[in-house]
Amino acid sequence: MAAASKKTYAKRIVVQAAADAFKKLNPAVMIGNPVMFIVEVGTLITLLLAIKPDLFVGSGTGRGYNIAVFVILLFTVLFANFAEALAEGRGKAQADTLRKTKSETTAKLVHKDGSLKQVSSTQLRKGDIIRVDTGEIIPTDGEIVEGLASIDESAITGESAPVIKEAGGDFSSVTGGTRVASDFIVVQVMTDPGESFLDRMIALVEGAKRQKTPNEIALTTLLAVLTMIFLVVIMTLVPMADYLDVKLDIATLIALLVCLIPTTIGGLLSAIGIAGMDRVTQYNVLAMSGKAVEAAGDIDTLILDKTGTITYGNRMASEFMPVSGVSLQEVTQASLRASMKDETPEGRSIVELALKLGAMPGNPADEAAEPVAFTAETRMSGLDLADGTKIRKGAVDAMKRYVAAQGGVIPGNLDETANRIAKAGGTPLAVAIGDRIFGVIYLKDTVKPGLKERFAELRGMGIKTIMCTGDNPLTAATIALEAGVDDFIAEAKPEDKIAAIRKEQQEGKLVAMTGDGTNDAPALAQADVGLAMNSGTMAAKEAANMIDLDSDPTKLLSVVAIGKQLLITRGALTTFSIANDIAKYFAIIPALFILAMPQLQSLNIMNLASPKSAILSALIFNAIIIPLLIPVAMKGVKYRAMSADRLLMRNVLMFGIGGVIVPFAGIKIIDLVLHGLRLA
Ligand SMILES: Nc1ncnc2c1ncn2[C@@H]1O[C@H](COP(=O)(O)OP(=O)(O)OP(=O)(O)O)[C@@H](O)[C@H]1O
Ligand SMILES: [K+]
Ligand SMILES: [Mg+2]
Repeated sequence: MAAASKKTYAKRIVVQAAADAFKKLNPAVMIGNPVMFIVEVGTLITLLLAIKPDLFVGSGTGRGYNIAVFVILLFTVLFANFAEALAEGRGKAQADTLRKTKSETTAKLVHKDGSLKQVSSTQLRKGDIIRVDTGEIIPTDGEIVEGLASIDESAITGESAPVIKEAGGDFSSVTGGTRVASDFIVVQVMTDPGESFLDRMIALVEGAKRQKTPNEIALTTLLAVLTMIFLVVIMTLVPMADYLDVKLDIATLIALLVCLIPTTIGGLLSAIGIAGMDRVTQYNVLAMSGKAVEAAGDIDTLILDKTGTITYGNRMASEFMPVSGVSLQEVTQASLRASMKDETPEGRSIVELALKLGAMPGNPADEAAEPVAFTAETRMSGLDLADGTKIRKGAVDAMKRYVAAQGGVIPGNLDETANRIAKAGGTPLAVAIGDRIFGVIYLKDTVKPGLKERFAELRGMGIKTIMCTGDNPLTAATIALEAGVDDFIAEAKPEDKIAAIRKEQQEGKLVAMTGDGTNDAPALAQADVGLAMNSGTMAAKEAANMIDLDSDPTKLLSVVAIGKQLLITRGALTTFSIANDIAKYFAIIPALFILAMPQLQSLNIMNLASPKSAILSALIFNAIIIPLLIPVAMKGVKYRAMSADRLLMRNVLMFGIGGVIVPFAGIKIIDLVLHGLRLA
């Protein structure tokens, strides 16, 4: 964005937030924030007193003073509302942009007989089959059932490089609002109108369904209890003051109450949460709940799947290796037959390579055979021929068990051949016809760059990384070393991934999981933080509570930092707010009672001009500290990787002691100004 347009964009958000601050005065909205609700009630009472100073018995002070208290209180509430509206602003603006993407499009519905019919995108339902050609916008979310195309996803990810999507495997889901950049695809619709990814994304960035996190609710309750306690404290002041012959009018009592209740954190609490969620969005991660972001701040263990998460996931056949007694030609032919009807990208890459190397397609018995699809459970795929012959390929351990169960012999150099591939970080697939193993297929994949450094950073934060893969132990070990994870689990089936997560959780740890496959979905749901790759399957994205639009597994690092920052910011501003309130108590009380009780002189270190000036100065300070702290609430307290204890010490010192000193200085300055201007 150009600097000028960025400026007008920021200005628009500020203007909108200012207007929203007034809209939020609605008591039905304010009640959700008990501290500020009490301030609003006080504002209304002082408004009545400003109009009719003798409304209540004992409200004898002048109208000018009542008006002053009313105006300051009104600004206190408005400042708090403004903070929240400002935090919501960027998300609202982003939602508007996304809505433009969502404009109605036409879709080509494919009938059973193969004919096409033009319909509106709003008429599409789950299960419909549609065709999308080059240059067309994909009308809704779905799974590619036929074809391969490059897709421009920039409308959603902001990333302009097109991505390849294809039927079968972990890269088959497409998102409504993205565009087919080349070729064509046939897509099965996966969502009904109003439930699409884009719909959910708009609702998310807009904060339409924002729910308070359990932590936030607990803190809100604590602040409400503190408010009640101070209400009682103030009420008990009245008979004491009476006894000392000090006149405390209603406006002063309200002002005193507002000074003492935790308005600073009460006014900024929701802005802190919203801004945290917004910061996650700035990193191109969609968080489904604030709870997930907070949990990310406390993560102990990160579990990642290998293919598509740590590696790029475009596993391609690169070589066929026969075992002893078999020719290269024979293993190539067997591999082709085993993959003829395998619709996964791996399967198709095997067919392609085998044909290139001269294998012969078109065996009629194979054409008529039953396909046996790959599953993460069996870790095999192949064909069942009409004459009873079974052709299979799959993970070497699974294939060895399969062949042994039929009484077949395991070739002497099978392990050696497979291990050579595994040591290079590749995935070996053994191929068998009946009970005879012909050789091994070498599937190559590449580790994404820069992972080692990022995982080291995670280690620095005390987070353990575990790679969990369906692949064999040797391949897993090689990739684990190359990527720099702390530990790995190999030959893992989907239930093993869940078991790994449960085991960590039972030790009291908070677990994050990143994955992309349908087989990762249950684990993503089980984890405290489930981060799905946007490149992955619909099932994974639905099970997860966060989606990384850039499909970068190390993005979790940024989310962890934001989560920690969110927790620290909330803690720091709570400390600051309560320290402030205590300081204000010692600033105001001596000033109020000094005439009646000269013994208080030793406490009257502030030496404020008058009781009225003390009250007004404290109240003004109380109001303006809210907007002054908006930048801290929005940007967050800077997080540095250091031990939790040291961090806590540092923040208690900074925000606790700072929270006591700042109001003394601030109130004194305001008092001097008010006095200098002869306002009080
Ligand atoms: N099309 C296929 N046909 C036969 N076997 C396959 C096929 N694709 C993969 N396999 C084998 O099954 C194993 C598990 O596959 P999958 O990729 O689903 O595992 P995973 O649990 O998602 O692990 P990861 O994605 O971390 O590698 C692979 O390591 C491979 O040995
Ligand atoms: K206060
Ligand atoms: Mg996988």
